[in-house]
Amino acid sequence: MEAQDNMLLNKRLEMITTALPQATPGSLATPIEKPILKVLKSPIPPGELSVVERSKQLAAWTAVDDYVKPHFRVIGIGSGSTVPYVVERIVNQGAEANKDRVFIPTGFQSKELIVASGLNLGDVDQYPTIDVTLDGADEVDVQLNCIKGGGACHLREKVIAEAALTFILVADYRKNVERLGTNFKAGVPIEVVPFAYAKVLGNLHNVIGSPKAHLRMAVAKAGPVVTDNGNFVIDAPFDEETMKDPYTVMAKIKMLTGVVEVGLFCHMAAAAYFGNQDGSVTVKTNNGEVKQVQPQ
Ligand SMILES: O=C[C@H](O)[C@H](O)[C@H](O)COP(=O)(O)O
Repeated sequence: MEAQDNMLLNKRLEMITTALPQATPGSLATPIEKPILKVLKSPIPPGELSVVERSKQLAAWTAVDDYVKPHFRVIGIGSGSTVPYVVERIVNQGAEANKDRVFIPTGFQSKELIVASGLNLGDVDQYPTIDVTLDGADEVDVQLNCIKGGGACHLREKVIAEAALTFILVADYRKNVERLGTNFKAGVPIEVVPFAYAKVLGNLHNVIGSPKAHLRMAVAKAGPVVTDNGNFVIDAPFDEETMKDPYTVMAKIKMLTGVVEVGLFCHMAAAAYFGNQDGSVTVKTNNGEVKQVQPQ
């Protein structure tokens, strides 16, 4: 996620949470209606959103309209700056539609978002089968393989994606690429157990072919980023040729002892929604179909 995305996201969360009555554990099962709906309906008027933010919103809203069916009861909510628009649209389906649903988060951020939105919170150990999971991506290729983990959430994200009967990606136009690594240059995010990070870094440099792999450092904290699971993250850039086959890259890295999860999601998504600058949405499905839709 970019710094600007983070700021917007925090602003949106702040707006949502300040409008909420204090939630008590018992009250979470009861959808809190009016204040949240009002705030979420138009936290920032669409006309005031930047082009990128509006694109994220368009992608998220269209994907929710297509894939969050009225009868779905267990819904996975991903992480990042696009996902709040997913939640926004789900909340707008109304309290009646949401009262018997349970939402499964992919980390601290999405858990806060679910709670702040007055939706019912669950976990994947209670609900190992999820109807649909919607999540953002750092980049998506033509086969719907993607890089995830720009926000260090990819371990839980992959579990929640795998637990879902249908996994859907939502992103803005910058993420829609032919080949992974085209715009997202930070590298493949790799979650590692802390005591093994130096060994894994060595493996990446000397064996796997990522000489610039490095430990991700925190911004407002001394030392490395620590994930929601208490682990470290390594970012490993690969050359173009290598990224032509993301599945092999993923499999090789995953075999390194000390690696917990790799931020390459291959052959997992059923569809990807990309909001475009002109207000249209590109929808790609895993059967190779690409269509352009004009949300109303
Ligand atoms: O770890 C973070 C996640 O994989 C995000 O879904 C990914 O970084 C995309 O985030 P955004 O929607 O902010 O671009």
